[in-house]
Amino acid sequence: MKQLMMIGFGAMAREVLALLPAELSLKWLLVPAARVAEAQAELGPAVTVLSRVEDCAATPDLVVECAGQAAVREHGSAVLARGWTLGLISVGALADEALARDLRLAAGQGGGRILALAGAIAGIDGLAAAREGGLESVTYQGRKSPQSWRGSPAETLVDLDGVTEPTVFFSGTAREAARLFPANANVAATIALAGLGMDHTRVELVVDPDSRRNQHRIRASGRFGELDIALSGLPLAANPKTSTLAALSVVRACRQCTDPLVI
Ligand SMILES: NC(=O)C1=CN([C@@H]2O[C@H](COP(=O)(O)OP(=O)(O)OC[C@H]3O[C@@H](n4cnc5c(N)ncnc54)[C@H](OP(=O)(O)O)[C@@H]3O)[C@@H](O)[C@H]2O)C=CC1
Ligand SMILES: O=C([O-])CC(=O)C(=O)O
Repeated sequence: MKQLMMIGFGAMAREVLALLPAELSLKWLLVPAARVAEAQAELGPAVTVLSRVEDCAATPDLVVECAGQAAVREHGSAVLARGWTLGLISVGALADEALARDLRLAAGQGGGRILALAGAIAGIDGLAAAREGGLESVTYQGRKSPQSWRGSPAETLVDLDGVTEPTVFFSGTAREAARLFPANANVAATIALAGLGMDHTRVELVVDPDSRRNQHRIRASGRFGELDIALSGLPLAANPKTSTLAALSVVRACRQCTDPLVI
């Protein structure tokens, strides 16, 4: 039986835990110090709940982060420096150049690897392959309901309560989007990493009062031809900012860790 360490115990982590492949068991959970006791009481003795990577003496087969960009900043280097594999869902953390450099350095020195998970979108495989032949342009549009944008800077850019039609409230680079909207635009950074980079990937963010879906559209062109991918995702009931598919992409990484056929 392989052993998993999970960082975070919010909406996504709980969905992942419910769908974990039988060959992988959750052995360690990393949460903020103030949450250790309640998470330990909920999960029982089979899982060791910690607040610091340093307190884990064994070696997980896989670490998955489902906790947010701040958690990547807090724990990422320690995981990678130990030579462990880190599946990242808060990929927008890599829009911070200094952090991205530190994580690469820790991985290089310790032998760890960073898996940037596809998250809420589809098409990362095709985009990353297309890049090898040369890309001309990559654009991403993220469209969500007013409810999904609450608690983000969208509140100051558009009237979320009064909007009556789909409205673009942000237009900029993937780097700006991922940093300004850390709970909503990680996919912009993922698309950038697979394609033209953080500063050459154009991003539009839209509030759509008539939709309850999290909609994602990638358009790209290059020597391979053209790609146009639209995804209409159902949000998790426990967090309307987060698409169900993002949690499922973490489950996929867990499956890839245990199955000899990797797809
Ligand atoms: N790539 C993608 O497609 C997507 C990526 N995401 C990323 O996934 C993250 C998690 O999403 P979701 O579960 O819905 O969010 P939630 O807010 O429901 O859960 C986040 C959890 O992480 C915990 N946490 C925060 N900081 C730390 C830390 N330093 N160490 C350990 N745990 C920590 C929080 O604890 P507490 O409540 O105590 O603060 C909370 O329980 C998002 O913040 C976003 O960055 C989300 C959607 C899509
Ligand atoms: O779940 C989604 O739809 C996308 C998301 O929040 C993110 O990229 O951070």
